[in-house]
Amino acid sequence: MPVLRVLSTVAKQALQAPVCGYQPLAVTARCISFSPRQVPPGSDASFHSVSFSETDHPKVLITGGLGQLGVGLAKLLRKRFGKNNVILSDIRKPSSHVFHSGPFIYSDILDYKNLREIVVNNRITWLVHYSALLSAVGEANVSLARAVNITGLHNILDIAAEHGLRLFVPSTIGAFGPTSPRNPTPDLCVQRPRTIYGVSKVHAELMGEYYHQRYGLDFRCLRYPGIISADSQPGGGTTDYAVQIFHDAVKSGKFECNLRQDTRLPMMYIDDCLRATIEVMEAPAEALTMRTYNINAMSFTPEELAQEIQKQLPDLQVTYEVDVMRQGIADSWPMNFDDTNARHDWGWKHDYDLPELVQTMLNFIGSESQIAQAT
Ligand SMILES: NC(=O)c1ccc[n+]([C@@H]2O[C@H](COP(=O)([O-])OP(=O)(O)OC[C@H]3O[C@@H](n4cnc5c(N)ncnc54)[C@H](O)[C@@H]3O)[C@@H](O)[C@H]2O)c1
Ligand SMILES: C[C@@H](O)[C@H](N)C(=O)O
Repeated sequence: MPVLRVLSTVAKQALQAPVCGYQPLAVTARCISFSPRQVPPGSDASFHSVSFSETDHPKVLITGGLGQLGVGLAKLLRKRFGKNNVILSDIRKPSSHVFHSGPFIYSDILDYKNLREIVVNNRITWLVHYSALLSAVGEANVSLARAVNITGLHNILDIAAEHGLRLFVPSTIGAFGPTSPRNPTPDLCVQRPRTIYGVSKVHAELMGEYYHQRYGLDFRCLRYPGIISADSQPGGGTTDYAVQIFHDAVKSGKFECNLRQDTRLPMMYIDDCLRATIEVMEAPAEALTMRTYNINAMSFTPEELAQEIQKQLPDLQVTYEVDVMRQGIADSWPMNFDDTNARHDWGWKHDYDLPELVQTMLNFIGSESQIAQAT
């Protein structure tokens, strides 16, 4: 076969074959662009050539920003770096309040070309990757969780490496499993989670660390405990009960818990979680002896949480109707989280223990419900 025909056949096959991504169109663009897979050994340092300059304000993109955590993080980052320097993105439609409080953009993390366009057009320097399916919804839709949490992460890693971004990806207590030490769970130990969520998060930790040592990607990762917030709803996790109990306690004085009363899990108030995220993103690289850290604040059982709430709302009645799937997940997760390394390396310190958490949640939800009743 003439050389030209051979080349054109090979090129056609290469363009048709879904060898390195989720969607053929994205794959085509990605394979012929500058990609970590095409960087020859020894040329890693070039990734730093376009990296974030410490003297500039970062230009931040948050993926999956309309979930429990993204809007709060955007608010803090906008205070720090300016409203227009922080872009929220998601595949859902924002509320009018979110839409008018700063830049919002549609972004599906499975669409590589769209992601790249956003990063390039907005000169993004920091990427906070919040898109994910959480533990309970992930088990209910494994193939979607695999696509979003694993294929989506590959797009994010490649974009971040290609454009010299500082990348934050949260991991979770769910990245551990029944064979991990559970009380306490250190940073480095056996990780054999039994959920697609946990498997995808271990994958994210390892891939991020690999891209860091292989390509110089500035990857930073915190393993969050269950996060408790008053003004945003959790997105389908095992720790959701610890948010719902406050709303039901204020609204009806009754709560049906889907975990057993003695299920101990690490938890954190959202303000601590978001502050930790900004602190680790701002930490000097030399301070980070690892790229994935446990962070912790408190650990409690549903019974202990209910007792603390009953100090303020003594009539609260809690019943237990155990959800077998969620209970199985919770029983395989850490009971206490050891975050010694985060405290030592970059000065992590939580502000909220259980009593402050309960007081803050009840104040917030109580005042919201008074406003709702008055209007
Ligand atoms: N909330 C917690 O308790 C907790 C604890 C540990 C770790 N984390 C991690 O923090 C991150 C944020 O958590 P959260 O509670 O805000 O999650 P969430 O479930 O509330 O929100 C996730 C968001 O991702 C979006 N999303 C789904 N598919 C997408 C796609 N294809 N493209 C773009 N966006 C998509 C959803 O629309 C949703 O708004 C997640 O990675 C989660 O694993 C959360
Ligand atoms: C713990 C965390 O990752 C999430 N809240 C979940 O329960 O799935």
